[in-house]
Amino acid sequence: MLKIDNIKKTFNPGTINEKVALNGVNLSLEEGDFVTVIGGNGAGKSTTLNAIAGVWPVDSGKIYIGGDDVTRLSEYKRAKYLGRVFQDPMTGTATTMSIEENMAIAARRGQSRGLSWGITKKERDVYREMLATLDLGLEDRLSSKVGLLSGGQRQAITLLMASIQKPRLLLLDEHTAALDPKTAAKVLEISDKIIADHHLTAMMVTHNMKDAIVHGNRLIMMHEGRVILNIAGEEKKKLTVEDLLHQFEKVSGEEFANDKALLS
Ligand SMILES: Nc1ncnc2c1ncn2[C@@H]1O[C@H](COP(=O)(O)OP(=O)(O)OP(=O)(O)O)[C@@H](O)[C@H]1O
Repeated sequence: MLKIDNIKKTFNPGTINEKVALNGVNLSLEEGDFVTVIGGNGAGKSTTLNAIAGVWPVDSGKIYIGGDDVTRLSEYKRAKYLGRVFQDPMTGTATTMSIEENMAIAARRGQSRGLSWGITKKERDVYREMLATLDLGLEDRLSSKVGLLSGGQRQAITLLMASIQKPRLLLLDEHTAALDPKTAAKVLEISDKIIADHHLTAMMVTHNMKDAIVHGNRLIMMHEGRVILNIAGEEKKKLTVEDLLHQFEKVSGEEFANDKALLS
């Protein structure tokens, strides 16, 4: 479903701020894989997701989604393959619009039928049913403005919107990091459910090692722009945080450092 072949990216080349962010990243995901991505500060986790989404072109290497070579496609053209959810709950939704308008925009993405057509009863019923699966009581608030909702409620709606068109790949970049622990756990539970219900292939960056172990069927660890650990199946199920720290130190020769991880 996803194949990343030796991608490299250097920011600000030839300047005093030159930074090799991706130094030969390789990764293959099968359809239905849910991989969690961990690593220290500046390891290249977000940069990898941005490379897949085509935020800027990579310097070398290839990216395939569902067998299509998307390496040279613009961010706009790649959007049809992808669902994305970011850390900031403010980014995924239109604050001044209602819940149902936000969902209609997501559902009609790529179609000529804009919002001016209004939302039909049939569509409203579908949105209500989808919202009910979140178990947050939002199915009774279809006409509420999204700006009035809590961060967790907004992230849950953003997840629904990101998956409504069944993307080939769902990219979650620390999407629970700005939430309190209880809400973060609820949004992670919803993420698991949406990924399972829609049979999505997903990548989730997290600074929380426990979450990285508990969620998904695969785990990768990045360091200095490379994938240094790639763990799947039974081996992943048996992992502990201590194992991960130990493995990190063994492969990198350094102590694991992620400011956010230390705080969680
Ligand atoms: N647009 C950019 N311009 C310049 N440098 C960048 C840019 N994006 C990322 N970098 C640099 O590339 C490196 C990798 O950044 P990235 O955001 O991928 O790290 P990360 O693994 O997500 O780390 P963290 O856990 O600290 O968020 C860092 O040194 C970062 O400063």
